[in-house]
Amino acid sequence: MAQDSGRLTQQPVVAVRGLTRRYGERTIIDNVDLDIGRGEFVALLGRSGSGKSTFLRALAGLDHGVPGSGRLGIPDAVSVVFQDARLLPWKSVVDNVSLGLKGATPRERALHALAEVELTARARAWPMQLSGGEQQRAALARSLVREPELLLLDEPFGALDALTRLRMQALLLDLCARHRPAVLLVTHDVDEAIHLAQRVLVLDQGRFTVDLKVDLPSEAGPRQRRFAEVRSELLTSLGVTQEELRRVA
Ligand SMILES: Nc1ncnc2c1ncn2[C@@H]1O[C@H](COP(=O)(O)OP(=O)(O)OP(=O)(O)O)[C@@H](O)[C@H]1O
Repeated sequence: MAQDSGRLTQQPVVAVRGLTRRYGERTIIDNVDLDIGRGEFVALLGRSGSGKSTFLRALAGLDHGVPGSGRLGIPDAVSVVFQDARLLPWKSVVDNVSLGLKGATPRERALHALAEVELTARARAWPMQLSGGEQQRAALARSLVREPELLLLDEPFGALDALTRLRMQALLLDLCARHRPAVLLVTHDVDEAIHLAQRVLVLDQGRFTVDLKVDLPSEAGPRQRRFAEVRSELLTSLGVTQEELRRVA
């Protein structure tokens, strides 16, 4: 496994040690370690059923009753965004975002977060009046207004059309540059992982079989070459054959 030992110079935000999770006889997550630093954006790839969501749910503390062991060093402020926005249909968008907020001026803070995701005009609408992309913007606003130290994203753009997905990816990068949470993004999309993350993990048979620093150069030519190199390495590690790669890549 490729490791970058100099990556973390300060206390990591996430420090997972020996994490194991089982469903019945099957070990889905098998004695896994993971550190994520402040402001670090990590993508998690893996074949369907490899256990990506199981791992994310363990980090989110949403897997009560699932047998397992290990130590989870996780900050108090964690937000999760899923593929579906999970807004409460009987509350307006702004009320969804401000729901449960502690401290002063929750409504103002919710409106500010909605402005950050360019949804000010829809603040008083009902969730069912929003498009899929707008609902995911509201879900992002709801998580960011809590100022999470760790942002967990489980296929957040999986249900969106290609153009909306692209715009949401750009928005997410802007928001992360501004707020600098540690991010773990679960995705099926290799290109999305490379575009968004500084580091990409591949989960296979309960272990991280790849831990790759993306490091895209800014200059166009070298950037394209590095992108193709990383893409090919990741696709190969996900079981795509050289022949398949030649035909579609
Ligand atoms: N509550 C559960 N009880 C029993 N088995 C489960 C449960 N949840 C998930 N599994 C099984 O555990 C394995 C890992 O599931 P998980 O949803 O974590 O995979 P994934 O990598 O996120 O998959 P996908 O990419 O298809 O969403 C799968 O084989 C799944 O069927």
